[in-house]
Amino acid sequence: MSKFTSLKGLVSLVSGGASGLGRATVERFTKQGARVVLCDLPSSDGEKVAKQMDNCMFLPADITSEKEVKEVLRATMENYKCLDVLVNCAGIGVARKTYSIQKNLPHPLDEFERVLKVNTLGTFNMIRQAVILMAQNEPNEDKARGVIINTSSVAAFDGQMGQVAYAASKAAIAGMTLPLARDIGEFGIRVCTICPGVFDTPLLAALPQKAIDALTKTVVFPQRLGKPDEFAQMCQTIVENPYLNGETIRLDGALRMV
Ligand SMILES: C[C@H](O)CC(=O)SCCNC(=O)CCNC(=O)[C@H](O)C(C)(C)COP(=O)(O)OP(=O)(O)OC[C@H]1O[C@@H](n2cnc3c(N)ncnc32)[C@H](O)[C@@H]1OP(=O)(O)O
Ligand SMILES: NC(=O)c1ccc[n+]([C@@H]2O[C@H](COP(=O)([O-])OP(=O)(O)OC[C@H]3O[C@@H](n4cnc5c(N)ncnc54)[C@H](O)[C@@H]3O)[C@@H](O)[C@H]2O)c1
Repeated sequence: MSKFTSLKGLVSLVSGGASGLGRATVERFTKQGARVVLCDLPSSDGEKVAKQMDNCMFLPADITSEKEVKEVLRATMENYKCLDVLVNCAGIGVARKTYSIQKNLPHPLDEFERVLKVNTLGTFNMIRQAVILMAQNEPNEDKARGVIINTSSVAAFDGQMGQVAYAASKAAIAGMTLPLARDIGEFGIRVCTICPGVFDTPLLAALPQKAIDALTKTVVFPQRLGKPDEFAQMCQTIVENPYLNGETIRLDGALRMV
């Protein structure tokens, strides 16, 4: 069976794999026979989650750290001798308006910076180092060597009030998709980005219940929160379809946030 036509045997690195969409991706990929490196913060449940799955190892790192990501990739090579798939799920949210007149408070700059650093810079840090490993892979008959999947958000296009930092960080990830594909296509590496709508995870659960209910009501169909495995299923589809490249894919039940 040609490599990348199924997840079986593929060495996959999932950032943010200890929770939510990343965890669901680790679960689906390991069940499909992939060998998975779960990367998440040392303070996360990464160790516990990895232990619950077959062919899964936890390698702690802050994705914004060049040094820690380099160590994760070194350990991946030491344990698995290659890297085939990278799924960037790690990310944080923030709810803050540009200016709160009640508190006479402009959006704190360090908060804006932190969101961009984790979501955008962290995603790029994983990619720029993972490409070095993928480029060493033996190509399959289609000359394919690797697949990179990033996680943006519908907020990249329909950002709500209070989402200026988050939307900027996610729009940047969507904006990176095509130039990344152009840059690394010569090595046989494809790049796609998923823009999830509202999914049932701890990150979304941080919103006021009223907000979650209002958002869920605006999902056209199916009118419910997305299931994290539905995100993971999209990741599997991207890996297994060799002609999908440079694309940003909304996965949102036709939600258009107001
Ligand atoms: C996470 C994925 O990437 C997908 C998504 O992006 S899902 C969309 C997530 N949306 C957000 O995070 C919105 C962030 N913004 C906010 O939470 C608020 O605007 C803010 C906290 C920054 C400022 O809110 P503020 O102006 O102080 O008003 P606040 O008192 O919080 O809320 C006003 C009302 O709007 C509601 N509300 C807050 N956020 C809401 C939202 N996202 N959608 C709908 N209603 C919302 C509140 O429940 C409140 O209702 P109430 O007056 O009846 O109690
Ligand atoms: N849940 C949704 O509705 C939704 C919608 C659109 C986009 N997203 C995006 O999907 C991704 C996953 O979100 P989720 O809902 O599963 O959230 P989550 O909070 O359940 O999981 C995020 C994971 O990322 C990890 N993480 C955060 N900062 C990190 C860092 N610096 N280094 C390493 N790991 C780090 C966290 O420890 C956590 O395990 C995020 O990028 C989020 O922005 C989520």
